[in-house]
Amino acid sequence: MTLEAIRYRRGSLQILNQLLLPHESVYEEIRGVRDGYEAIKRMKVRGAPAIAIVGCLSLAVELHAGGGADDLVSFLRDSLSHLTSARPTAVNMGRAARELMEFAVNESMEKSPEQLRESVIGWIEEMLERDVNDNKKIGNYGAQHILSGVPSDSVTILTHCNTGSLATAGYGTALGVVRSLHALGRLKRVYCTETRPYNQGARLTAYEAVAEGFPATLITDSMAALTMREHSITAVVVGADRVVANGDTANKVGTYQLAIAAKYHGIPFYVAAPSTSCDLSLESGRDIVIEERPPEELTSINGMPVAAPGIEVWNPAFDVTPHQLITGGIITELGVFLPSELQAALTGRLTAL
Ligand SMILES: CSC[C@@H](O)[C@@H](O)C(=O)COP(=O)(O)O
Repeated sequence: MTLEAIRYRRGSLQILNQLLLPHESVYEEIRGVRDGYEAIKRMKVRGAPAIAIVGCLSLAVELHAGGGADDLVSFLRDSLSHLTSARPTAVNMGRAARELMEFAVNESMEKSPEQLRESVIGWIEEMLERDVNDNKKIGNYGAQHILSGVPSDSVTILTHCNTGSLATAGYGTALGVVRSLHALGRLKRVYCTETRPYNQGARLTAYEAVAEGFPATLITDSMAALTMREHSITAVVVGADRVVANGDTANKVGTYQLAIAAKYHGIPFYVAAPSTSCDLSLESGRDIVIEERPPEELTSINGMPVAAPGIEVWNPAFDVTPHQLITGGIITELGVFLPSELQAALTGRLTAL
């Protein structure tokens, strides 16, 4: 069984409000681009692939209801640019927007507005299926790669943030690798960090792990180095919001320190991400825009104040792990690559951003 974060049928989109998890499972109706933007901005839905999928599906729903009747192409352009602005670090929404616009502009040359509307909706609907298939390939490649490097029957993984069914159309990326290892009967245990300040690990990964029956242990972020020393971690596997040409990777804040600790302990560090999370237009991680989020995410938990009133706060949502620390490889639906191999492996397969 996998959790269903996105429920879609033509004309109707519901998302599981992840702000309420793990205590309440409430599906909310997304009626169009405005709702889609709000859900992404407020992190009711989050995770790089899910952001793009829900953003585009919110557009599909509005198109189905007749949106953009005056000028469909302008409506698409404005809607996609609005959706892309909701969260800047993950590249997936921006990439989907660009590819969809290219498709729409080409189609508009030969098709009537009604035919164009249908084909754009169809293009968006394919994203759902593609994402699940790509994640299964990532899971499989990642599991095989990790297992090939060890003599033992079963492996222990440490992961960060939430990269599972809730962060994608289904299956997951880094947690998809864990899922594949579990399916093979080769997962001894997965350690998941709580992932302050937003607690995606404690709220979401732990929830998925319990629901799926993975042998799993929750730790605080500050226990990661100790866990590596004490619990024979085979590999660290994390997701990505943007992997650039040299392999530098933006992911949930805290990833960088995990990579440093993994290097110190001689533990392979993997990034698992679909090629749609790669951005070859940027040469190094220094060029990635890092989203900063409201101070309240640090000073309170679920609305409950936990910090001294008046303290100043810095709350970057992501950090960049330098490619030198990604020692295991970058696991994509096309295979596992060292950071130095990524650009050549993806050139010609990705549309330019
Ligand atoms: C498959 S999800 C990959 C990344 O998006 C994930 O690791 C992450 O950083 C999510 O951050 P979030 O702020 O919860 O959207």
